[in-house]
Amino acid sequence: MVRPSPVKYSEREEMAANGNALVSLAANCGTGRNGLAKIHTEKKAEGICHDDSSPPVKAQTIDELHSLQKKKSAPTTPVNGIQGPFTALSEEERHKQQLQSISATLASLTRETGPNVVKGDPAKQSETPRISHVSHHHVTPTISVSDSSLKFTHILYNLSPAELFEQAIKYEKGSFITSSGALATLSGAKTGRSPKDKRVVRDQTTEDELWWGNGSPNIEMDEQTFLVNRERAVDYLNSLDKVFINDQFLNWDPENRIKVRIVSARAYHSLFMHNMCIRPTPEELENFGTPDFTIYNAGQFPCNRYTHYMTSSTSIDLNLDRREMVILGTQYAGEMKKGLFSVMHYLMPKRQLLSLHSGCNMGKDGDVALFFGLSGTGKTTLSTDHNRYLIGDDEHCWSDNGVSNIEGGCYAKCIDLSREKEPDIWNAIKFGTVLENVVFDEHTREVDYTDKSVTENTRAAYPIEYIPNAKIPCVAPHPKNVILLACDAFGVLPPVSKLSLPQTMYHFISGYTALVAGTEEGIKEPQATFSACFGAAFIMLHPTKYAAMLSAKMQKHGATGWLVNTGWSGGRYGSGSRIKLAYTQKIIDAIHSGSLLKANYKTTEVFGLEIPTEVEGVPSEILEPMNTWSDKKAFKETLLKLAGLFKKNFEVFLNHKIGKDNKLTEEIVAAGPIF
Ligand SMILES: Nc1ncnc2c1ncn2[C@@H]1O[C@H](COP(=O)(O)OP(=O)(O)O)[C@@H](O)[C@H]1O
Ligand SMILES: C=C(OP(=O)(O)O)C(=O)O
Ligand SMILES: [Ca+2]
Ligand SMILES: [Mn+2]
Repeated sequence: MVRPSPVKYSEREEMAANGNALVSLAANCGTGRNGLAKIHTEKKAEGICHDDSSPPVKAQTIDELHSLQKKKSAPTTPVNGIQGPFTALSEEERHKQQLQSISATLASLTRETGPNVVKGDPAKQSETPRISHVSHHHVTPTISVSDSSLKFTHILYNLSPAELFEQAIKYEKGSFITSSGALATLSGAKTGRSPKDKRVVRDQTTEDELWWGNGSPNIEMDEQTFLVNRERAVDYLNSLDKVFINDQFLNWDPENRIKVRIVSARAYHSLFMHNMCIRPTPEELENFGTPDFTIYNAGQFPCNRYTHYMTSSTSIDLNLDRREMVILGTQYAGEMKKGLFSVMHYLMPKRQLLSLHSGCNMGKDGDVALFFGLSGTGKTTLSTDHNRYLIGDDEHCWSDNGVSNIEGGCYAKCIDLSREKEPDIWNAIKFGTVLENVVFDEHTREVDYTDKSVTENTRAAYPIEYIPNAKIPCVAPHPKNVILLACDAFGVLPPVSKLSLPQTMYHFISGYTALVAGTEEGIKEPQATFSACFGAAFIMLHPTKYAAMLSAKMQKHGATGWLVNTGWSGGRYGSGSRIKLAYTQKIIDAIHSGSLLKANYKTTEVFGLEIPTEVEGVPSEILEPMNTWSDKKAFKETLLKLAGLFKKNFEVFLNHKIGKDNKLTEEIVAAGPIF
């Protein structure tokens, strides 16, 4: 009698798992007592039964099978063997150092210890070594004095977009995949920045260096209060099951690159910053070391209103000396992006680099344009131009070597977005992109971009390479054109004017626009705003410092200034309408090509702006706003009203010198409206 060879327990399991283990009738193998042929499994040469319809699964258990689904990713390029401070270390040692650095980042300042940190998702078994809390001093505390030091904090370190998508969908209410594959999310009660809750530590250094007082965005706080809020944020973050850590870069100029670490509680925030900052290669991440700046985003948790200086439950706190930022009481992700921009507005001018709230693109022949403007005036829309290379949509530096983007992504407004008018932005809204506060069909998950139910300030954050003609690395030569965008709700500024250098400086310092609803809390309809350097909310030094640098650079590199009104035409907000995007794009095309420089010009009354009589593709009658107003008297009154607002706004700058040149200062003051 031929017996089936003994099958080991695990092999039986494997066969059961396969569900189709082959059994054969052994016709010639003797019979059982009832005469039926005995069933036995086929014999393999090695004596192991097998299923020859498919090779066996290389797992011993179901858990093991599932573990096979995922493999460890290998570095894309070999880690260099000789150079670098970390190369002598084993992988394990490097891991330990990384965890120590993160533990130090999350250290409580009062208990003087960092938390016990462990890498990986708490929902899974921890894959990597744990590290006990790191003491700030070189003595390790002998007894744990608080419950927090008994607990491990799980660190989700530089997760990929796919992992962050899963984290968001699994654990964050209000996260969904849209029909185009983007992650739709809600930013909570705040759907715009909170400039009144942004504070900067005033200490001996910043006292002298920063711009304080009337008009300044830097609302002061003291070091002690900062530490109270920092402790609150750190304690909150450490109390969670897991926190996200992003280690990334700012600035594509390699000589002036800044290392940033973002600690956050939401996958949404981690993915947003993954998209917006420059993404390190695996090797750059290996050698990341100590960050230059750290954000503690505890946005779900409020600040304590009994804390000195606090006027609401939201607080965004910047400490330049500690190189740290704390966010409490707002989940609007733009606070992180623009908070870091403020830091760059401090660090870069210290190195003689001009930081700019501008978009930037470059033509096929290397002609570079900057687009300055406040929120919603068209930086992102107009710099994303299918016929030109995109350098960046919002934040740049201008150094002696040219222009570099600070960021690694774009943050586009989505309200009324259409595939026809803005195809590149439309197509960028796909897997990997974060879509904030949009409304979609509950079944099809098609986004309705016209829906303002959550907010008017709906946004998409995507990596810059999602725009097909982005130039990587995001650096460009010196600009040829400096375009100042103003969305004029009064409808009296011309669609385009050519500016002299003093006029460029006058309008740059004034920073006029009609703030479009939504980006700042509480703004429900457009209203006239003056924001120095087209970004007063983010500048740290006095506006004249940036203006002097811009004027010197424009002069040195022969750049031409332009004022483009992307706002109202044919009447003010309410009676006229916003100038067609297609017309603005034709105007911008004519600036880039150089044809507008050669046009015929006439000078307007009051503002003394040089306006072209013709622009290809644009109806000539709209080039002079008065033509488009049926009520000429109302036009004149509105023009004078706006001129008065400009004049009043500029008064605070009259006693300030711009650069070392007295003559320039006088010329700039004289370049404003005359009436
Ligand atoms: N003539 C125009 N020029 C520029 N943008 C326009 C125009 N008309 C409408 N828009 C819309 O205005 C918004 C400009 O926003 P965006 O480019 O994101 O501004 P910024 O980047 O300066 O904050 C977009 O939603 C765009 O579609
Ligand atoms: C995100 C912002 O920038 P912008 O509207 O200029 O793109 C903002 O101002 O909050
Ligand atoms: Ca902006
Ligand atoms: Mn923008």
